[in-house]
Amino acid sequence: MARVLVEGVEKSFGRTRVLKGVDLEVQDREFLVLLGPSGCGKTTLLRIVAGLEWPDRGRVFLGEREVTHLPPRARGLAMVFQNYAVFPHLTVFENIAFGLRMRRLPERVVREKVGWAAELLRIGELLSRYPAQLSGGQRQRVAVARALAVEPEVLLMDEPLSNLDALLRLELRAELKRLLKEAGITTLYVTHDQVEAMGMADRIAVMREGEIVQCDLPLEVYRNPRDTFVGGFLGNPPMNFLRLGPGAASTLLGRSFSCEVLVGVRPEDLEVYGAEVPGAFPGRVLVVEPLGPHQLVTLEAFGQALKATVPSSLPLRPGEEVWLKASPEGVRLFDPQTGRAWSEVERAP
Ligand SMILES: Nc1ncnc2c1ncn2[C@@H]1O[C@H](COP(=O)(O)OP(=O)(O)OP(=O)(O)O)[C@@H](O)[C@H]1O
Repeated sequence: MARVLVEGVEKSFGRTRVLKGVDLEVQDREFLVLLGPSGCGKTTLLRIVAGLEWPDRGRVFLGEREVTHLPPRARGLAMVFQNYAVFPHLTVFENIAFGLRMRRLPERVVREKVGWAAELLRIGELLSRYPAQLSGGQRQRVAVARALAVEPEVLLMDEPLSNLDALLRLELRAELKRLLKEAGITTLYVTHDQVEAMGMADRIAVMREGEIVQCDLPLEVYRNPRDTFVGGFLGNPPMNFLRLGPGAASTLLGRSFSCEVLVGVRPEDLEVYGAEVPGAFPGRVLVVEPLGPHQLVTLEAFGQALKATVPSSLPLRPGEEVWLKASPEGVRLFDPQTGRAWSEVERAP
């Protein structure tokens, strides 16, 4: 069984506490994405799992085996990093064969495994080329094929698509998802790209300042963010947050409140009307950005700016008055002081 278990891992560099007690489990064959803003400690955590760095406190397990202080080679995992280091003086074949040759496998086995990995990544025709004769995306595939050829039980990937252009990222994203599932590899994948995370992950662990804030199914993290940080980090554009007094909150949510609340509503959960409808509140259009099937509209309501995605069929112009409704199942409430979500049990006062 190839699960990865991280228990109470802490790490400081000098006086900077980079990891503040991280617990994380990547289940057997799971694709877990570690998502968070730049500098939150994602790479450090990955390097600790890889054995390139040791934690100050805490333990790391691969399967049932504790590996906290084992060198990288003894861990039996493979890694793909951002700068897809392929060896320029080796052909694609030899690049993919690298790890296999290190293990002194017979030539027949090397050929077989290189063929399998190249097939999986659809680079079978490129085996005799050198990296300089490849596109960025092809080179990246070589790096992934090299990692897969050794048939690791666990694969660690650190922003492997970040050097590629948008179209290629999109294509490789789907391919990686497919082939890692096909090969049944347990994957810990680091990114700060929330679209990549949503699209690829079985589960997402959202990290902030050295801590994991929420680890859940992608849609659960999206629909039910544990706090305003997660709601504001996931989604493009992110969740709107409206700070409302008891009166406005009662109008918007249709029940009475006795104190200020922080209302989170995603742009697609705001309904925008060109004419007054019962139960809607007034707003004013500030900016309209046509995006094809829908338009992204920046509005002002309750004295605050918010964004809504509106079907292109509704003509809207800046300055226009509109009426807004928030679908009740799309509304989340947060504590205005702490930013933490109010659960259904401890309903807002
Ligand atoms: N070897 C090191 N020595 C000192 N500080 C370090 C070292 N490695 C990382 N850091 C610091 O630790 C913090 C976390 O870095 P890390 O690379 O883990 O973040 P990250 O979330 O992967 O960021 P990014 O998305 O930008 O790669 C940063 O403030 C970084 O400057």
